[in-house]
Formats: sequence, structure tokens, C-alpha cells
Amino acid sequence: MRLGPGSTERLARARGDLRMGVPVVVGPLVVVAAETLTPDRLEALRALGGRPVLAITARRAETLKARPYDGDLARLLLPAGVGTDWVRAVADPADDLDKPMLGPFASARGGEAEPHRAAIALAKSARLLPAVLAVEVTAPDTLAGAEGLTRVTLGEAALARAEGTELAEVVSARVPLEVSKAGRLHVFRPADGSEEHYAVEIGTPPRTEPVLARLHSACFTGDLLGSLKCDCGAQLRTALAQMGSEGAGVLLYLNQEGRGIGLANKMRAYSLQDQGFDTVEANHRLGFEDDERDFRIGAAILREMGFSAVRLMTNNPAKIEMMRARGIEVTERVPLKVGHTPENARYLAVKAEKSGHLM
Ligand SMILES: Nc1nc2c(ncn2[C@@H]2O[C@H](COP(=O)(O)OP(=O)(O)OP(=O)(O)O)[C@@H](O)[C@H]2O)c(=O)[nH]1
Ligand SMILES: [Zn+2]
Repeated sequence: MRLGPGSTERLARARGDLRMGVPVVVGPLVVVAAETLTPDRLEALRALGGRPVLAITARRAETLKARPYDGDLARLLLPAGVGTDWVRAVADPADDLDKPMLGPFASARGGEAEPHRAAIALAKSARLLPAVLAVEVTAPDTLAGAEGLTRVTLGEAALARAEGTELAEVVSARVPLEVSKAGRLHVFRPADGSEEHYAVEIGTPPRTEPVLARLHSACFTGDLLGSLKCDCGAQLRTALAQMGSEGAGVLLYLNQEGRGIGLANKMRAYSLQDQGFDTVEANHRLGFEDDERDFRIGAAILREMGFSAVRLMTNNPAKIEMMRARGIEVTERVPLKVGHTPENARYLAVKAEKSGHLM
């Protein structure tokens, strides 16, 4: 019997804390997200006595010409006397061109980088910039207890990443739609406290046959605002319309805005795109990979609904691979070539060149 939070719940709390600028304890480190660091917290971190390091991904380090001695990440030693402005400028590429960060940056070598890796993964899952200020302490448990900080072990963080999360259906209700009177919206809630995802079921597709399916990643700008920078809104409406005309289908609306980096970071990427970088380069400059989505979620929802085979509406071969790897049979790829505009021609061309999308 236990009344207090278990490991999954503490991880969820840690994400919330990082978003608010509250330090969390990850393994032996006290960690604050670079993006939400305040001068007060920086001072308190310095007072802990250890040398603070700013951990960033190798992607971000490449732009800054800093040495990533730890493979996929770099631990920059915080120069004495710098403030939160320095930390933010390293983490956020907004001013890279106007006010370039001048190195050289001193990177930590040797020692353990795994705690920093776990902390960056946590910042990413909190939809923050992937950069964290970290100080190693000798008695993390005692400190966490005394200061009321959320503490997660490295094992807990690694296990959560490896296993993904379970999802449970909370509720479903009938929603008559323009494309079909027989619409039903299902809401799925992840056990790890992250965003809910939705499934729009059209008609009553038999679970014994491949279902016409779309895994749609949230795009606030495209889906809701009618942005011309991408093809998402048109794809969403076309997919639903085809399901309506066939009388059956399932559209998963996955809350993985911006290919999993969140809307704030996607808007940061859009700013960089206005400076001349393409969609992939912009993600890299921010410190992200091209695509940070977790496709295990889509497969888990399909399975939860009783589907094991799909006719998948997509132009993205990686989605097909990912479904197959997760045990969902893809019997057919149904192309979804709509929503091409002069404004998104370059974006779609880059997706074809760099991400293997079929045009
Ligand atoms: N980071 C980032 N995300 C973007 C950008 N433009 C659109 N997106 C996001 O990209 C995702 C597009 O998702 P989908 O249309 O489901 O996926 P896809 O990989 O293009 O594959 P298909 O549409 O199935 O062919 C959405 O989450 C959008 O918010 C961009 O420039 N940068
Ligand atoms: Zn879009």
C-alpha cells in the first residue's frame, strides 16, 4: 500500500516542475530547464557548490561549434559570472544570426553523462527547449527531502522512455459530423500524465478487416487556422471526407504538435524558417531531431480499439514502418496528396528530399 506518488507520477510532476522553472532532482543532479531559469534559481544553484553545466544536444552544439564529447550531447561548463541571458542564448537559437554566441565553449569530458541525457529527455517531454542547467550534489535524496524537490532516479527515467506509456479510453460519445452522421469521438488518456489523444471513428468498421485509418499529428496552425505553410488542414479534412464516403474509418488525432516538439517550439522553428532555414534545419538548430514523435501511441490506440490491420492514409513511409514494427499490419498505403500551396511548396519538397516523404 502506498499513498504517495510512484515513479510514473513523480516523472509527470518533474515535467510540470521544469515547465514552471522549479528544480528537480534527476539521479545525482539538481536540474532546471534553461528556458525557465530565473536569476534567483541560478543563484541558488550556484550556492550548491558544484560546478554548473549547461547540457545541450549535439544538434544544438553543432550550431554553436561546441564539442559534444558525450556523443549525442554536450555539457558546457557555465562560465563564472554569466547570467540567465547567457544560458538562454545558448539554449534558444532566436538570436543566433543577430547576436551570435561567441565561443569557445568549454565542455566537460569524462564522468557520467547519463543523468544529463535523462534530464534533456525530460525537458523534451515537457515540450521545452532541450537544454538543462545541472549541478551534481553529493546527497540528492537529502536535498530533495529538505527542499521539497521532485526526485526521479535514472532507472525510472530510462524505464519510462523504453516502455512508453499505457493509454486507457476515458469515454466515447456520438458526434454527428459533416462527413458522416455516424461519427464517434473517443478520448484516450495516457497513464504518464501527458496529453490526451483522440480517435474519430466513422461508422462501425469491422475489427476483423483492415480499417481505413489516418494517424494525424496535431497542427494548430494548419488544422484550425488554415495556415498555408503546411498541408495538415487539407489532409485532415480529406481523410475524414474519404472515411465518410466509404462509410467507415478511424482517424487518430494525436496531440504531438510540431512533430512532437510542442507549439511553442514549432513557432520558434517557424521564426528560424523566416530567417532562411528549412523545416529540418530549424529543428536541428533548436536542438531537436527532425521528428520527435512517439509512434507507439498510435499503434497502442489502434490495438486498444481492436484494430490490428489498417489501410493507412499517409505519404510518410516512416509511419508505415513504425506501425509494422509495433505489430499493426499495413495492407495498403492510401496516398493523401492535397493542400499544396505556393507557400508550402518548399516545405513539402524538403520533406520529400530529407524525410523520404512520397510526393
Ligand atoms: N517541427 C515542425 N513541425 C511541423 C512543421 N510544419 C508542420 N509541422 C508538424 O508536422 C506534423 C505533420 O504531421 P502529419 O501530417 O501527421 O505527418 P507527416 O509526417 O507529414 O505524414 P503524412 O501527413 O501522414 O504524410 C504536425 O504535427 C505539424 O504540427 C515545421 O515546420 N516544423
Ligand atoms: Zn501543419
